[in-house]
Amino acid sequence: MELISRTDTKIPHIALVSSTLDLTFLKTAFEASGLNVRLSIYPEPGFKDADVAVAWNPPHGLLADMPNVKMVHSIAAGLDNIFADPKLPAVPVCRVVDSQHALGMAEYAIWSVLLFHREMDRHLQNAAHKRWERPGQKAAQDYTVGILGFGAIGRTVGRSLRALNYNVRGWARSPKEEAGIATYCGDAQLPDFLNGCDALICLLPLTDATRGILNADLFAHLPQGAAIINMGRGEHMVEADLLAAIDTGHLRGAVLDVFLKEPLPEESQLWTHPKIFATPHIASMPDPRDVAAQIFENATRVLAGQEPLNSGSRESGY
Ligand SMILES: NC(=O)C1=CN([C@@H]2O[C@H](COP(=O)(O)OP(=O)(O)OC[C@H]3O[C@@H](n4cnc5c(N)ncnc54)[C@H](OP(=O)(O)O)[C@@H]3O)[C@@H](O)[C@H]2O)C=CC1
Ligand SMILES: O=C(O)C(=O)CO
Repeated sequence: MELISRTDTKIPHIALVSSTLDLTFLKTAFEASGLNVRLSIYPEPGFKDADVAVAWNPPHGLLADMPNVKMVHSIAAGLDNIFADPKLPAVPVCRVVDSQHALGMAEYAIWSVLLFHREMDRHLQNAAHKRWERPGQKAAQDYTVGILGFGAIGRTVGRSLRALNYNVRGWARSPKEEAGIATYCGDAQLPDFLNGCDALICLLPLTDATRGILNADLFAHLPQGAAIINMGRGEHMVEADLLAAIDTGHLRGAVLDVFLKEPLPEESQLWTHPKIFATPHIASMPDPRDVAAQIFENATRVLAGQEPLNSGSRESGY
C-alpha cells in the first residue's frame, strides 16, 4: 500500500464504535504508534462529533446520528457487520487489507488442510483409543484444495498451499489468473470447481449472494470424504446440512472458525462432534498497529477530500 503523509490537514477525530467488542486495544495502538488523532470511544461524551467512525458491529442507526462522519472504517477485513446497519450513512466504508493478516489466515488454512490430508483427525482419535493404525499416504500434489473466495486473503492462502505442492483451485466472482492455480468464476463454474476438491476452504465475504452457500446442494458436488474448512463467516454455513453430510459419511469432517452465533453457545453440538474442530474466530487477527496506520491514512485522505483506500461496495456487499 502506498502511504501518504500530509501536514496541511486537520487532526482527525476518530470514534471507536462497537456493540460487541471493547475497542480500547485500538486506542492503545493509536497512542503507541504516535499517530496524531483525537480518539473517542462510544458511548463516551463527544464521540458523535467525530469525522471518522471505526466500527465493528456498530449499534444499528448510531452512525447515521453522527453528523460529521465522512468515512466508516472496519477494524478488520470483513465489512458484513457494517453493511448490516440499515441506516448506514452514505459515506465510504473501508476495510483492512493487510499482508500479515492474510499470512495469519494462510497458517490456519495450512494447519487445517494438513489435519485432513495427513489424516491427523484419524490419528488423534486413534491415539485416544491407543490404536496403532498406519494408513497409506497421499502426496500433496494428489490432494486438491478448493478456495471459495479468491481475493486478498484467498490468493495468499492459495499461494501458501501451492508452495507446499498442493493442487490448488480458486473460485471468485470475476475471472482471475494465478500461476500454478486453476481458477474458476461465477455460479456457472461452481460445480466444475467443486468436483474433485478433497478439502474446501471458505474465504468468501458474507453477502446476500454467499449467505448459506455451504449447504447440502454444494456438499453433493464434492467427492465422498471431502473436508470443509470455514474461515469466512458463520452465516455461510447451513449447520444442519453440515452435520447431516458428516453423519452420513459423505463429508470427512470440518474445521470451523466462525459461527452463526458467536461466542458459540456451550450447548452447540459443534463443540463436541468428534469430526468437527471448532476454534473461537481466531484464524487471524490483524496487528492493531497496522490497523491504526491504515485507518489513519484513510482518515487523512478523506479529510483532504481524497478517495480512501480499500473501500467496499454497498451494491456487492463487500
Ligand atoms: N476467520 C477470520 O479470522 C477471518 C475471516 N475473514 C473473512 O474472509 C473474507 C474474505 O476476505 P478478503 O479476502 O480480504 O476479501 P476480498 O474482498 O479481497 O475477497 C473476496 C473474494 O470473494 C469473491 N466473491 C465475493 N462474492 C462472491 C460470489 N457471490 N461468488 C463468487 N465469488 C465471490 C470475490 O470475487 P472477486 O475477486 O471477483 O470480487 C473475491 O475473490 C472476509 O470478508 C471475512 O469474512 C477475514 C479475515 C479473518
Ligand atoms: O478480518 C476479519 O474480517 C475478521 O474476521 C478478523 O477476525
